Amino acid sequence: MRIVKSMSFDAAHFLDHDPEARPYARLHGHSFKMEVVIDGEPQEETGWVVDFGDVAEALQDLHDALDHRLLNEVEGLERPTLENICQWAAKKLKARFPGLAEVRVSRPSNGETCIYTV
Ligand SMILES: Nc1nc2c(c(=O)[nH]1)N=C([C@H](O)[C@H](O)COP(=O)(O)OP(=O)(O)OP(=O)(O)O)CN2
Ligand SMILES: [Zn+2]
Repeated sequence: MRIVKSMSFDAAHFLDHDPEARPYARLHGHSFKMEVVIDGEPQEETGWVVDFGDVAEALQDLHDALDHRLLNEVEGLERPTLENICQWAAKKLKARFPGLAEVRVSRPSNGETCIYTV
């Protein structure tokens, strides 16, 4: 089975590897959605793969680290593309949830999503 939980955050960033070419080299912001996907068998005594309460706690930690921040200043996220945000989050979640299967980060306002299969 596969369970999914999501959270949203708002943050600023800039992507300045090619400063002349793109407006997103300048500081700007987005609303992001992060989804984590965990695979496993429901345990006999609990009936769940993983307690959604535990997933909520882990997502709250990520929310605290990302929400209303300049992502370029977050340790390990100096180049904050969707791809790197997925990998950054997966690294933090994997030890806690061995069944972690995917991290998806999207910008719903413009239909952009990255899916990282762990
Ligand atoms: N593969 C990726 N490409 C791009 C990423 C990324 O994370 N992965 N990120 C960006 C920038 O974040 C850029 O700000 C996104 O630009 P855009 O799609 O134009 O979105 P906007 O919010 O700026 O959209 P508007 O409609 O102009 O408001 C670029 N590429
Ligand atoms: Zn951007």
